[in-house]
Amino acid sequence: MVKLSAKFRNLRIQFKIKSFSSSNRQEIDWEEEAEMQTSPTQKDELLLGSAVLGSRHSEKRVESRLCSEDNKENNGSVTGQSCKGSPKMVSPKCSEVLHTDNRHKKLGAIDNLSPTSLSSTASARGRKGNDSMKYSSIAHTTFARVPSAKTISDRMIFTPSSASSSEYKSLSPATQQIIKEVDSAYMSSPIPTSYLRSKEGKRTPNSSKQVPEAYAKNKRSSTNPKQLHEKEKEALERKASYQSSSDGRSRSLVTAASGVSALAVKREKQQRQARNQDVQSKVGVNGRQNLDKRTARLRYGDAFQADIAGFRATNSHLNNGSNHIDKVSNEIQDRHCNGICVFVRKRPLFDYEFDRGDYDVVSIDNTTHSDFDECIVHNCHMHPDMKQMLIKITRFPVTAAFDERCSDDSIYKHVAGPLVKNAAEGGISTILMYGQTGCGKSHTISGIEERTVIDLFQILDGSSTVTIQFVELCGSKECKDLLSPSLSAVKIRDNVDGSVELSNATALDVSTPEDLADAIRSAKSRRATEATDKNGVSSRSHAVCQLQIQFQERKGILTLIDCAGSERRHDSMYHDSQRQKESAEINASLWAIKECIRARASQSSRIQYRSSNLTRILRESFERDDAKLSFIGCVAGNASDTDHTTETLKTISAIVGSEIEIKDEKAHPVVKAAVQKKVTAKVPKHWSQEELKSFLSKNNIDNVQLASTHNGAAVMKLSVSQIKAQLKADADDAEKLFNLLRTENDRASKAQRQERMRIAKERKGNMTM
Ligand SMILES: Nc1ncnc2c1ncn2[C@@H]1O[C@H](COP(=O)(O)OP(=O)(O)OP(=O)(O)O)[C@@H](O)[C@H]1O
Repeated sequence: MVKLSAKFRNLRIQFKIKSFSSSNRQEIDWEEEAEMQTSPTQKDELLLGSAVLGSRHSEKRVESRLCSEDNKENNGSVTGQSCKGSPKMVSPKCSEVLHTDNRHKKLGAIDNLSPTSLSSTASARGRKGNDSMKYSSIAHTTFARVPSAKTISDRMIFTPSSASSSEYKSLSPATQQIIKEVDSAYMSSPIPTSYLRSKEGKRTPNSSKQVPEAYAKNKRSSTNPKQLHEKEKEALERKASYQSSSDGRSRSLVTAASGVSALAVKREKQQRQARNQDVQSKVGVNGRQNLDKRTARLRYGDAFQADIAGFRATNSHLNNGSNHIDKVSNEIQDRHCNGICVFVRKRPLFDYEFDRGDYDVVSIDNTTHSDFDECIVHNCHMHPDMKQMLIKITRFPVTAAFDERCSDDSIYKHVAGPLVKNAAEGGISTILMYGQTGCGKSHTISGIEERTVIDLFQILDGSSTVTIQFVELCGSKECKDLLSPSLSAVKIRDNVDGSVELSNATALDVSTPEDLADAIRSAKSRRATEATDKNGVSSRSHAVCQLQIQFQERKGILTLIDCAGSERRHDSMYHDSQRQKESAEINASLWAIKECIRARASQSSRIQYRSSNLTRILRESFERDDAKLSFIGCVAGNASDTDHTTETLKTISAIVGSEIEIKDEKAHPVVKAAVQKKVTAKVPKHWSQEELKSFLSKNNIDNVQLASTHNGAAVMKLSVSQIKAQLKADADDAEKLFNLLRTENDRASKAQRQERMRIAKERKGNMTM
């Protein structure tokens, strides 16, 4: 939906854009609004449009200005300017309303996009030609230009303002020309005139009081239903002819005319939306606003955090850092279920996560139950009415859970140590890391490897031989030898005795911890990684490190597997098609493991090992009675990753799920936090006129004249010469003021960042209390 209203004298353009998901074309809960207004003192320069719609990550601001003849530089052109600065020419003709988001074009929200405008707006957006944008980080950019009759969209609501005719006459000829164009566009628009808006933004149907004479006249004539019907027909004809000329497709006018009733339905919908909009604007900050899940979690973070902190305060054993310090090495492993243990390790939140307002929603309970631990997820979400905040608590039972204060030593002691010992004694041990990208899988497995290298040689006596093979599984078919510099292909063979062989893979005999550590290091350096949104060096393959320990007739095997991130399709929208394919294959092999474990637990005679390379390598771990298999599910406790965390925990607790059940509690309402900490530093663009005046006097800039509209935002937009002209400042003062404002802006932005970090850290302190 695009809503546009304009005031003449102070030309104001307003947009409201609702987003659509590009994947399934569903409307998504995301809405933003932008508004621009010219200053009355800037009669010669009309701000014609702007729109900017931010996102979870970034916000872009693009402004369109139409300058009068007085401004020789931009005479008669529309200039787009990105927030980073450099002005951009959009197109020389002022005849369209453009929308940059291709998906809107697909959806038909704005039909008349010209290729020039698309490319120029796309480049303003900095993502030229990339239509596979993720909806959470789209910066919508809409250029409004004086719309002409042929392009004004039937989905657009355009309304002239309440300028009086005397004011109209006092405007410069260039401005009047623009207004005329806008007026004609308005009159030829199929949009009913009842969408006129008063100065206060209220709809004033059939009211001529607040509009110029010309508009009132036109409005009266257009409210005649017959004429309106004719106008609608004309508009459709124009639209059809424009489209056929612009995209080469011929479109029949008859078809267009037959769409009149459809147009009436659309208009009806627009009216309803406008009414809803009015209601929503009255509802205010406490009212309904459609937000996607992650944005809502961050937006209402204070209230959610207060509730979680309250829960933790009454359950002081949560996240208490005890992490089974008091237990002996094998005690945790004795909790196994059919030789399988599932563990959870929660990583600490990073500063950058606190900085963006994220908070901890995962609580670890590793003290209250004697034979299992609980990982508690506080799922913060909004009621569908988007007013009520809710938290749903889900308890995931696992063999043992370790909170963010857990050390690598502790993980080794309770998780890996007993398995290394089992392998050294001739058993089959497997440790598999599972979890979303950036949750700490590689971090945890590295800690385990470091300690294994030392521990293994301490357990073994000199007569044992240790052989290492290190392969990487890419996709469903490929298996590469990481110990060979050429990454040669490896074949996985199933032997008749049930064992699995990595044929062609380099098998390196190592006799010292140093040799083993070197082999692991060089293999890991060859592993495929890539920078993702979440992790600068994200692993894009499963890394399988296999140690074979031969002691006389016995052969123990220790397999350490670092799986690639279990990304969901949603996140795969951030990647190209190759990465999406990879993600699908990664998820398929993890699904295959799950199936094998399920089949094993139900003692099925047919376990589908062959469905993936990973399950083929793990075959012995599933079949042999002396096999020990441990899964470590890594989770990041931050609120924005709640859904990933839930998925990871569901997957791993389902592995032993038949024994202990996941407990879902009923969602409870959240009471808004009484005190919300806010950032106090203010950047100049947010200053009121009073604040601006006090800044001027503090800096001894006394000889400037501020008009009533000159607040921080207005003055920040002025160049040195504009300050000179509009504020009647001398050259030195103008330059001084210009520079001081920018310095102050940098200082305040930095202070804001620091304050945000401090508040986030304080929250972190409260949360872990
Ligand atoms: N428990 C932890 N304590 C401190 N830092 C951690 C912890 N877990 C992870 N990290 C840090 O988080 C970042 C991402 O971790 P890591 O690379 O292990 O993620 P990953 O799950 O292996 O990601 P991917 O699947 O993309 O490879 C690293 O910088 C790592 O040092």
